[in-house]
Amino acid sequence: MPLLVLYNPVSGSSASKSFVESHVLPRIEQSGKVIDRVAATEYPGHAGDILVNFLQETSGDVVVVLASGDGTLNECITTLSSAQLTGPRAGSPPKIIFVLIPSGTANALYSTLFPPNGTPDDAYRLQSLDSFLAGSKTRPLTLAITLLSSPPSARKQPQVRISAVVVSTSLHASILKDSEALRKEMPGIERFKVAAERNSKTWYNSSVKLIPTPGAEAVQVYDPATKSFVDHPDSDEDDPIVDMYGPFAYFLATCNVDRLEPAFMISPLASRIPPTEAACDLVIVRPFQSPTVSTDTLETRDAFVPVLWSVLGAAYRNGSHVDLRYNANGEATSEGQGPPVVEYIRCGGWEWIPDDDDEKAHYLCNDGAISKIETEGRAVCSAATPQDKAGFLVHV
Ligand SMILES: Nc1ncnc2c1ncn2[C@@H]1O[C@H](COP(=O)(O)OP(=O)(O)OP(=O)(O)O)[C@@H](O)[C@H]1O
Repeated sequence: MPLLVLYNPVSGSSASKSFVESHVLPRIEQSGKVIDRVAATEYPGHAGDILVNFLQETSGDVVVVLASGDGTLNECITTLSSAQLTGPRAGSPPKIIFVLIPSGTANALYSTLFPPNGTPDDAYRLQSLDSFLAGSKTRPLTLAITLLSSPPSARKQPQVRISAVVVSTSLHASILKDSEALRKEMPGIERFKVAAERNSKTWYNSSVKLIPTPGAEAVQVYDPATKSFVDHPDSDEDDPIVDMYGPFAYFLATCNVDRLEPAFMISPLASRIPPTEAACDLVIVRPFQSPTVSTDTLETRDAFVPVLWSVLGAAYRNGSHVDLRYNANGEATSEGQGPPVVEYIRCGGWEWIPDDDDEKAHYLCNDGAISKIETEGRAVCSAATPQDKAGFLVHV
């Protein structure tokens, strides 16, 4: 199988080049496998171009040893998903089998597939490579495909965004948008915390539709009492679509991952109760679910900040936010029978239709990249099942 070693020299702490040269290339060579090309990205978007060129010069399924973060993986998948391959490859996209060398800031996919236990060492980083060299298992990636639609009057084609990790709006999209500007002064994950504080009092006005997975009759919602998914009370076989109204403080969908950083387990049920078909796990916080919030004022937003921090803090403690409940004072607690603080949904797709006059509700993050939904537009996301002969897989 053709083998490409591809690294992003500026991802994470910019250590991928030396790690590839000192650990990855020697290990592959010792195994007797032939490396067809070693390439470094030279600019944003370059990873996809390198991969397309490599495909045009080879045949059959290919292996890509990728030393980067999630953003570069996304670039490979996004470019490939819309590339017009020519010659023998025309009309028959191959399987791309990724071997991940975690070299980014967050490494969400890698740390989900290989949950860290203590400080990562070289052996930790080489597990996907070891799986490849041993001819071990692969796992297909589910893709979340988001269409950014303009208002019908604009008569424009929707823009497509593909994600293999996360699609979000609200606080998470704001954090990613603002943290990019902090990257130079804070190369590590602390920039996400600084950006979170700056956005903690913002609520986002939007309406949402939730659509079940093809194999389920109803949208699924996590029930902390039974610690299982149950049919959403507003979804059944006759009328499966759930309508949800804001304001929203947090709205985030993941696929393939249970965490966005090694310790930030925001969608823990993805691994505790794995989906049986392509699905998005949605983590939603709506302040009006609190028994003490019924208006959107500066005071209620101020008062809600501790609830939001409780959710995000509990996500860092083994994803325990999914079991938080409100007490009578509107505090998030891990006891009692109050309403769940987090609405944890499993569905096949969703729509986000931001209120026209709420500019911040128009930002969307997909695998770290920020897009803006047009005024009167919407984002429509669905989880896609990988095909048999094409698609993206990862060595695990
Ligand atoms: N040579 C380059 N110079 C500048 N930017 C580059 C170069 N090569 C790739 N990039 C860009 O670097 C960005 C960050 O890469 P990547 O996502 O792999 O790392 P990260 O952001 O540190 O990690 P993570 O996504 O896991 O948090 C990508 O969006 C990519 O477009």
